[in-house]
Amino acid sequence: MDTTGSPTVSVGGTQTSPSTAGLAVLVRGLERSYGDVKAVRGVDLAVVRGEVFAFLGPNGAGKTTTVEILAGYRHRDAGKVSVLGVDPARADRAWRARIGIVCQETALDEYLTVGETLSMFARYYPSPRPLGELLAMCGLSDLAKRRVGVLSGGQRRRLDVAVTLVGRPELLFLDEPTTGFDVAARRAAWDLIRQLRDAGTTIFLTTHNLEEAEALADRVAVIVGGRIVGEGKPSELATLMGRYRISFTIDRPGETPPVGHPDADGRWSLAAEDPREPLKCLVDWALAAGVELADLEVRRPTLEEIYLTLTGAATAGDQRSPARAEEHAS
Ligand SMILES: Nc1ncnc2c1ncn2[C@@H]1O[C@H](COP(=O)(O)OP(=O)(O)OP(=O)(O)O)[C@@H](O)[C@H]1O
Repeated sequence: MDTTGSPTVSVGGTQTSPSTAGLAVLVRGLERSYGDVKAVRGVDLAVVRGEVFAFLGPNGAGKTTTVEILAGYRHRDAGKVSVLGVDPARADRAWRARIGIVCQETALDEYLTVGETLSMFARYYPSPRPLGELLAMCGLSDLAKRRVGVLSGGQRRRLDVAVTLVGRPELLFLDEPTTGFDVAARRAAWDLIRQLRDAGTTIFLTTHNLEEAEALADRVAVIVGGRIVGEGKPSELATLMGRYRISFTIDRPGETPPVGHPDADGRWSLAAEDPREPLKCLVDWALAAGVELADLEVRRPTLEEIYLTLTGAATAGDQRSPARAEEHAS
């Protein structure tokens, strides 16, 4: 844990100055305000080419603002940004063709069919993916002749992803890609994301679904109130909370075990770098006192527990400012 007073915890080594070679995204000291609202306050990020990078944070934390700056849709107030070696503020059409972005809402012509929509987008790119391949990748083969306006929410989302993949992007920004998906569609989307990653696509994934981040991400960064509060591999982030969680119940409520803290349900728990010493202490005590340790569990913290620790009270409230003026840089 960082003891210097800075809230940022880096276990992935990207807080030092990495060379830009091999990086799809490098951000240093990024800032952006909307009037009095400081949405992004000195964000540093590095995304390695070919990885799935998950960007996590509560509502209003600054995720969309950051992604829109990286994708060249919003200007910044301060900081350095390099995306595929180019400053998005000075990006041209050739650079845009190398980037894909799937937002929470996309505007498509409701009267076109799925196939017509994808064929239309294909005309914008020098080397588009063949229609059949694209439909199969996104689970849309049976829906090619269906009109966009009658697609279900999950089907529409798959079409949004397909539209972004037409141009074979090197870097794909996915904002909440599986919102509204049923379990089967979510698994298929995860397979697609892994397939794209295996083919060399860098994926910048914004999600509230921690199971999704845990299943897919090579590294995660957690943003709260416009600042990065933790980043690293999901397994490395576990060190923030002690590498292991030990929890148990005791059959005699009046007794106090030598280690752990009780929670509201009467379950005792503690975090430990090395569980052997506290376990020995606990078992010795239980044997001497004749207390039974029920449900004794030793495990690594889940990403959800790490996330809740990092975001703290911020997860309890939506920090979104009430007046959200429509503002786009380009
Ligand atoms: N166009 C805007 N005008 C004014 N304030 C804005 C604007 N866009 C964002 N904000 C504010 O900036 C802060 C960060 O918003 P942002 O949309 O980047 O967060 P987020 O992490 O993507 O949130 P969510 O998970 O809810 O989508 C919030 O307080 C939000 O209200």
